Amino acid sequence: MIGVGVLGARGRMGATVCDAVRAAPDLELVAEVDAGDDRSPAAKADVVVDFTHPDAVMDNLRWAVENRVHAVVGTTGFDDARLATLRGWLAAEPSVGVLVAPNFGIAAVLMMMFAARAAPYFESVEIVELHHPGKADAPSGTARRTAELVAAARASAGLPAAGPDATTSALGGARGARVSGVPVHAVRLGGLVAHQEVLLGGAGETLTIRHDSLDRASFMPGVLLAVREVAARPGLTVGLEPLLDLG
Ligand SMILES: NC(=O)C1=CN([C@@H]2O[C@H](COP(=O)(O)OP(=O)(O)OC[C@H]3O[C@@H](n4cnc5c(N)ncnc54)[C@H](O)[C@@H]3O)[C@@H](O)[C@H]2O)C=CC1
Ligand SMILES: O=C(O)C1=N[C@H](C(=O)O)C[C@H](O)C1
Repeated sequence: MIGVGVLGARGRMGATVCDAVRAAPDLELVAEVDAGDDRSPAAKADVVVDFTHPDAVMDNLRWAVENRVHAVVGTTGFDDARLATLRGWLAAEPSVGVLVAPNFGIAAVLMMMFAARAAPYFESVEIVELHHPGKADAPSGTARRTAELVAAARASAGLPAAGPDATTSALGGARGARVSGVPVHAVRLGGLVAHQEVLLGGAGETLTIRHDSLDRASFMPGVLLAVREVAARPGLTVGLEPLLDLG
């Protein structure tokens, strides 16, 4: 049995993870921690799962590494500086594994992969992410990661990150934000869960790659896979891709 502690246990994702862990025959839910709770019961877990808030996650991870508890992290807000900090903590505790993934949905991982694959074949590319209005951050972690992958694929092909754009914006934000040079637009709308379109365009044709998470159940197979695998991967793993056989 793998003992699992959930940080952010009363949140939208944390509560769903608690249910998924309870339903898994090889996992035992040993701690449910939310804001203001004593975190120490999670020290007896083999793996903690963090779905909290970008402002809380680094403190939780420092605590997990210091207590030699492996961690699976879905919370967003990771940039190169945060990942470097995390690598530093892990260097002091080399047996500990931490996996950080901006999106645990298998179809979302495929969407990012397909977008990067397609990106060098088009003049223009823009990303639109659409989420529920309770989301803490913008743009989404998934959109940031997609933009980075798209920009890297285009750079390898000798292309600029963004396509041509003659527009002069009278209002700031009208053309979205640039992530690694790629325009990214964020929509917050009641009724939505988590969605993204990667729009690609060239001479006389466009390609739209769209992913929809219609229910938070979509993230659970990826989260549980990471929980089962993280102990075998000491150090930092970024993204679910290394755990999947994507050819
Ligand atoms: N990687 C992925 O596949 C996914 C990532 N997310 C990300 O997960 C995070 C959480 O999303 P939601 O569950 O929708 O948010 P939420 O707001 O519903 O839940 C967050 C929970 O964390 C708790 N919390 C805050 N600080 C805490 C702390 N220091 N210790 C313990 N608990 C704490 C809050 O009280 C709340 O209950 C966000 O960053 C979101 O973008 C969300 C869905 C999928
Ligand atoms: O906050 C959410 O809901 C989600 N957050 C992640 C992100 O920012 O990419 C993953 C998914 O989009 C849902």
